Amino acid sequence: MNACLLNTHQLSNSRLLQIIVGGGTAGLALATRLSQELPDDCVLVVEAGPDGRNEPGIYVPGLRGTTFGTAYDWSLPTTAQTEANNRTIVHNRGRVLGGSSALNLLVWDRASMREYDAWEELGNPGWNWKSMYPAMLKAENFQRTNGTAQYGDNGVGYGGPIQTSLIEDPPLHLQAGIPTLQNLGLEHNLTPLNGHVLGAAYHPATNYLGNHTRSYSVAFLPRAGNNLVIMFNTTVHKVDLNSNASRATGVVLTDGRKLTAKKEVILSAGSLLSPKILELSGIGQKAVLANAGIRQKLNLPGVGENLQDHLRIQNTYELRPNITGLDILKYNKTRAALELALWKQGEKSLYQYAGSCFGFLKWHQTGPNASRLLQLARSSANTSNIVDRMKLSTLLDAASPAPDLEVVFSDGYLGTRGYPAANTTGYGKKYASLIAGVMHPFARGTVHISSPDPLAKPTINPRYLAPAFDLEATAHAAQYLRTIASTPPFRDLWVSEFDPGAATETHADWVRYVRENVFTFYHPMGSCAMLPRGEGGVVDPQLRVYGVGGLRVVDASVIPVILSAHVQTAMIARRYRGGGA
Ligand SMILES: Cc1cc2nc3c(=O)[nH]c(=O)nc-3n(C[C@H](O)[C@H](O)[C@H](O)COP(=O)(O)OP(=O)(O)OC[C@H]3O[C@@H](n4cnc5c(N)ncnc54)[C@H](O)[C@@H]3O)c2cc1C
Repeated sequence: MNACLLNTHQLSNSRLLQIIVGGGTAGLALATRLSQELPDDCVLVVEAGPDGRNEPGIYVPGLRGTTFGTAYDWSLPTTAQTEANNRTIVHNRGRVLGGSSALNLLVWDRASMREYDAWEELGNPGWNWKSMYPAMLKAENFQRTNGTAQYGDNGVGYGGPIQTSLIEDPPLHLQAGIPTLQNLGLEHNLTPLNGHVLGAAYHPATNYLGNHTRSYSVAFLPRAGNNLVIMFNTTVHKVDLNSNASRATGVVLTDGRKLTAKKEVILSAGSLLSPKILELSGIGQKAVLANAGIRQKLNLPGVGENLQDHLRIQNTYELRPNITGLDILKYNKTRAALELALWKQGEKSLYQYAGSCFGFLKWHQTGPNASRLLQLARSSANTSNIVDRMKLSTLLDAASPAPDLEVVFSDGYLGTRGYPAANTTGYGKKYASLIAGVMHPFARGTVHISSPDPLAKPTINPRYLAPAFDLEATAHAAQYLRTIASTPPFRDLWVSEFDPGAATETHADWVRYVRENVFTFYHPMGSCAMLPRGEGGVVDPQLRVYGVGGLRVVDASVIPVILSAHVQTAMIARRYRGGGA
């Protein structure tokens, strides 16, 4: 990577024009683009975490998840979630170059075209499928293979920095996904990334096939000019504002140093941390700031509101003993060492990424009981809110291509209890997990500061399961997972249901199971929404913070209404739209 070799003193006094706060998924894509388009500007990325490019837990796809709870992870807990048995749910978030794209589970997909068009309908001219689709295609390089999993003719891009591929040798329990869903009436969709998501399909993973390594947003950096500088292990405390708070002039670091940006400060600290920086800077709701001991400089009530996330629930199935599954790496150390050695030699190995098989469907495809969910949606939506109205109209439109439910066929035990401990009955066995994601829950939560301390974690309340629809939809989804599991050919591959287990039968049982096991899908978004200011917006359609010059937000927090997709594709793509910063 080229980079201008200025020290901090020189930076603050010379050509430093743009400061990007957070070298994560969106941050690195944008920094690279700015450095290319503005060769005379110096672009500085300030990243709280380390470089991390030599960390096997990041670059070996089969070691994904091993970085959770380590120094590479912000590990941000929610408040006790009342409707989820007062459980606290920890949000893993990348604290390393590449941000959450360095920690995530490598899924590369898109939502339906309808959902990007909704951004424009919500008051953001130019933000629609027509502009987003080519932008997303440009970010990727699809590596076509002739494996069992196949992809059709359109919906994927070539020549971009992010390397994507389908799983090369799906295990039997993933191969069973498509015919099982077909037996339940879904179509096999060979081009699920072209805006028509519904159906059963393999989706690509961000996996470079040359050496089977994770491809993530650091892949942009070799394309950057030598005017891009990255400061690692450096945390931004707040945005420095001029005397009447009408313009951002730079940033203040947690060690007290100040960096001046001659053009702009751009926040890309992620949905759970960008609101914190705004609030520490005095931008936000009066009561929130007062409670935290911060003097309000700009009243912007939308900061930290409108937080949305997918609801995740999973059932797990003990596989027949003859089936190869990833769990063997957890209990058989010899086999794990052997497989890692094979990976290092570039040979076929379980540490290559084992991607997943997906189903995206409408509620009415999950059986007659689903109609009651639509009734509940009507009563759960707050129709005075623009985002809820958009969700409700999408949900009630049976002809809309926007999916309501995602189903993932995954290899390995992925339940909330964690892989069974040694000396328990479940230990030494292999599992398949069926994961369901409720795509458009009505919960809109909050993420705010509670303290002036820049090192304190924000207070996160996603309000999981609070709206009646969200609870019923998740319980319905878990029950539908059992229907899927009981359908051949998947049914022929397992010996028993481990979670929740056969004792879970009645509606009340399923609700209990959901309260105890609902989890984040790791997709928080919307907390600095791109919406009209009067509707709770924080940024305008150019991603400029309302009321302050020279300050933008560009991460997942600006997405106004939750997409039915894993988020990284949209984060990276936006940076390619015309008329950027
Ligand atoms: C465990 C997990 C699994 C996921 N799986 C998938 C998946 O398979 N597919 C998918 O599409 N999406 C997935 N996601 C979601 C997706 O990865 C994220 O939504 C996306 O990467 C968010 O990008 P971002 O730019 O908004 O934030 P991030 O990528 O999180 O970047 C924020 C950056 O800002 C830095 N930062 C924060 N505060 C400061 C500060 N004060 N000073 C300096 N730097 C700061 C952070 O360290 C970080 O590098 C997953 C996420 C997680 C956590």
